[in-house]
Amino acid sequence: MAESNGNSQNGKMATIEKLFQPVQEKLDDTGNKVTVVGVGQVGMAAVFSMITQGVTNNIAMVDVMADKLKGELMDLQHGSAFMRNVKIQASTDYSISAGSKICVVTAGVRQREGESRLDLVQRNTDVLKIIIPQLVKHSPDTILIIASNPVDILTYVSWKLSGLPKHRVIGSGTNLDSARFRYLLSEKLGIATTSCHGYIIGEHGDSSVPVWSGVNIAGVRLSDLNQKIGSDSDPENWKETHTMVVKSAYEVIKLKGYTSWAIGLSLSQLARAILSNANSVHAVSTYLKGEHDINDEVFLSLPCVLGRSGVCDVIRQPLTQTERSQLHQSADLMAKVQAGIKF
Ligand SMILES: NC(=O)C1=CN([C@@H]2O[C@H](COP(=O)(O)OP(=O)(O)OC[C@H]3O[C@@H](n4cnc5c(N)ncnc54)[C@H](O)[C@@H]3O)[C@@H](O)[C@H]2O)C=CC1
Ligand SMILES: CC(=O)C(=O)O
Repeated sequence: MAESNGNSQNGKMATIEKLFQPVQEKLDDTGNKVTVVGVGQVGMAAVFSMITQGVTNNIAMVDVMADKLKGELMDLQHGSAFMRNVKIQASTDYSISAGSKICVVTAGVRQREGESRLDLVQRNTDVLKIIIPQLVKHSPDTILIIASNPVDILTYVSWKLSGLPKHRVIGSGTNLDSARFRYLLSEKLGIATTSCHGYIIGEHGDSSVPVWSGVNIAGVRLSDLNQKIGSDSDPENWKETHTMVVKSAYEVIKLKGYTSWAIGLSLSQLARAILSNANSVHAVSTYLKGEHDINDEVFLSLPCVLGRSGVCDVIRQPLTQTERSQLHQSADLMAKVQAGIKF
């Protein structure tokens, strides 16, 4: 399949030979190659965010649908003049992903209206059984970022299938839920989303945990101003904000059939953190055994420091008893679902 590369020469045409005086071979490696598997709604939103935000200028796209791949490739190529010298490749063959610093997995089925993320587990496990070994074969040093749902379980599955160390297998997790939470806080408080600080941890999904004890504006903790914040007895009903986060995906899916832009931007932020060795903190799905006294081998989101080697640290967030027990409930649920999958 065709590729777009501002630097490529395609043959020994006389004009080209007259134009260039060769000095040395051009290098192919940009040092920031990202492969995205799955060029559906999520995959393309991620690709578009990454190349337009300058996160990478070297993208490979893989899918099973050759025509869709070619169409997306051509459409992006036609935008080359508006981008920053981006190399884009697409193929159904995984050799195209060779040398990727990051592989983002967005392939598989999505929820239909009325389905939960957990309903997808076996179907998408079967998809990952095909994809993960191929990615690791061609990029043994890669970092995997999993987005396919149910993302926490599939991150665990990918860790098992890949044989990679746990710090190099990351789920997009509650980076998205935390962004939704911060947006809803910003609407309620009338200030910018970027000035509202707070984390959703645990499952990316129905059992996610809002860390009300840490929500703050400029270091002022809302729990110091309203000790019942987030609880059933809170007269201001802040709990509703978290309920809206949990319902967000269901609502958007009902309205437009899928979610894409916010997860695409979230994946782009995570890729930037890794490629730029930012040591920035993001709520991502990571290996949790031992954290907050969780005994099961599960992947769930906690705030993590992300850098060039993947997850460098997990932040030891002080949790209230309620937050802790909700996190444990998420972990129990993950362990139970994991025990039922075949891979
Ligand atoms: N983690 C998160 O926050 C979010 C996760 N998702 C999940 O992302 C996944 C993708 O969603 P959409 O892009 O909306 O779906 P989509 O149906 O638009 O795209 C899925 C793509 O995967 C491809 N695919 C299927 N099997 C494959 C295989 N074996 N190898 C390579 N490609 C394969 C399909 O051909 C298709 O292009 C779903 O599981 C969805 O639930 C969606 C939104 C947010
Ligand atoms: C579909 C999904 O997981 C989300 O938008 O949160």
